[in-house]
Amino acid sequence: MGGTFDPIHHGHLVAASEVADRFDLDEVVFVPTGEPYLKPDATGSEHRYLMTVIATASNPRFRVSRVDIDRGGPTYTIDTLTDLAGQFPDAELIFISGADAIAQIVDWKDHDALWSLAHFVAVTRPGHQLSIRDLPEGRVSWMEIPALAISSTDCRDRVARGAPVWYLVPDGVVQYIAKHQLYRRNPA
Ligand SMILES: Nc1ncnc2c1ncn2[C@@H]1O[C@H](COP(=O)(O)OP(=O)(O)OP(=O)(O)O)[C@@H](O)[C@H]1O
Ligand SMILES: O=C(O)c1ccc[n+]([C@@H]2O[C@H](COP(=O)([O-])O)[C@@H](O)[C@H]2O)c1
Repeated sequence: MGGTFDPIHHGHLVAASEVADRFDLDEVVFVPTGEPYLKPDATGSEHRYLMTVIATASNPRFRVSRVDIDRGGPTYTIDTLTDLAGQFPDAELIFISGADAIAQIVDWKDHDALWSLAHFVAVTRPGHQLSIRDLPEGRVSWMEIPALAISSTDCRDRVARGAPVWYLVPDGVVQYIAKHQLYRRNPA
């Protein structure tokens, strides 16, 4: 599951769990972006990585990969999937992300080459209108998940204005955000 996870929240975790169940996956590998070139103001990748580790630690079928962080440079899914295919040569890879992200896939780097590396599962997200363009037949599965109207943007805005994020993100992530004073307007 690829994402910027700034921060990871229960929408991401429910989506991963639902896809794992529907597609009978052995495991879900969360892959935080290193440098998300469309989100240049993202929090540092080590913070996002550690929050993702905290959020997923209790689920034996969830793991977190550093491939996009350790590669350096802008994160492109073509590189993510090439690296993961090298690490898991016998695996059938399924790339999970939000439907809003996957709807833009024809704009992603080397998108023609992506289809041979993985099947794509696009999870729906409440309140987002999609314009889906020119996707090849059968390469993307669209999956509705229980509607959790949570976004990382809203979580960041809440912290910035002093509103709670309890129960929107895992408890350990709430504590990590407080400890490192992330997303505050005027950190001490
Ligand atoms: N509540 C949700 N339900 C379903 N999918 C979601 C939900 N929140 C995020 N996603 C999807 O998960 C993928 C990775 O999420 P990402 O890290 O970009 O979080 P986000 O909440 O979309 O962040 P931001 O608000 O900063 O854009 C995205 O493609 C996004 O569409
Ligand atoms: O490969 C690309 O050009 C590309 C462009 C935009 C997004 N992505 C990937 O889409 C996933 C969701 O990204 P984001 O920033 O919306 O969380 C994440 O894994 C990104 O690396 C990939």
